[in-house]
Amino acid sequence: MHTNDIITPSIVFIGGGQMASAIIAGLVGTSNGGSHILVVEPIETQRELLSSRYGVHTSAEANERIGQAEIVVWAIKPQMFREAAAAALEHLGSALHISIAAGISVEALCVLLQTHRVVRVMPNTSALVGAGVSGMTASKELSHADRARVEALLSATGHSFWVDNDERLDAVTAVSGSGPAYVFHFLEAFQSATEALGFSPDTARELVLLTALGALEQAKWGEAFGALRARVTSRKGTTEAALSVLDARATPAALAEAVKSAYLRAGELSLELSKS
Ligand SMILES: NC(=O)C1=CN([C@@H]2O[C@H](COP(=O)(O)OP(=O)(O)OC[C@H]3O[C@@H](n4cnc5c(N)ncnc54)[C@H](OP(=O)(O)O)[C@@H]3O)[C@@H](O)[C@H]2O)C=CC1
Ligand SMILES: O=C(O)[C@@H]1CCC=N1
Repeated sequence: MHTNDIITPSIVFIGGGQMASAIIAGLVGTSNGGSHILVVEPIETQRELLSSRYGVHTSAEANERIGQAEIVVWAIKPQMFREAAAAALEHLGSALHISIAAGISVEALCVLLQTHRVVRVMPNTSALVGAGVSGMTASKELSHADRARVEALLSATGHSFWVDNDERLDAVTAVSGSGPAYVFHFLEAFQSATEALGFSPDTARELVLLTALGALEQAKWGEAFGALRARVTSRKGTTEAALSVLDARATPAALAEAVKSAYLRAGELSLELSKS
């Protein structure tokens, strides 16, 4: 298939990086059936990867081909948003806009995109495997039909839920938006610690992964995390020895500070945009 002969894609992505790729994977799956999607992405290798993997159409820049889109997904860095919106605006019709950019408020989006048909979404990269979680917020003016359209789109990427305002979406950003990285950070450190006990990297990875998957499977049954932890922790046993080190190093406090720091950064991004 030629990827550059499309005129009327129904979904346009502005930005085809990490998060756009994950959402497209959720939408298209492994079917290579993304011919209803056009991705505007300046990096050639990324365009080639997306078109070969998912069958999407691509363009190096916004042009008249985006004009008939029903949905535009803004998947660029917050710092690039103003410039990208200005470049795309002259070509855009009356699309429904979904922004996944961290920290840019619904009000700012309405001004930048000159419409109230705007939804701010905070997804996460687990959309790649259909196991994502997305928070959503929108202006009061958004119709029920548009809300339902966004829900339907995101349902292919995992769970989604509405929050009341931008401040709550900044909080979602700090938890589930950035959250996969916290989990991978822990897994990385756990694998290193396992290798330090003499296991090969492959075995260490497998052991850590199976342990994590087993624990998460157990956690899914609904018992409080603390109760599950307590059931592993025999008095004066090995787990107690390990957890006392984590507590002495203030690991829970460090995590609380880390999540708060992500939340505050989301607010800062918004201020940076308003000053630029
Ligand atoms: N990664 C994640 O886990 C999550 C990210 N987000 C949000 O998603 C957005 C994108 O993040 P992410 O995918 O990680 O970033 P990436 O840098 O991976 O992707 C952004 C892509 O957009 C390209 N780009 C830059 N300017 C334009 C333009 N004017 N038109 C079209 N494309 C452009 C960039 O090219 P170049 O590199 O050349 O600038 C880059 O390839 C951010 O706003 C982020 O806050 C939200 C939730 C989770
Ligand atoms: O790090 C970031 O700013 C983006 C938003 C949430 C995850 N990645």
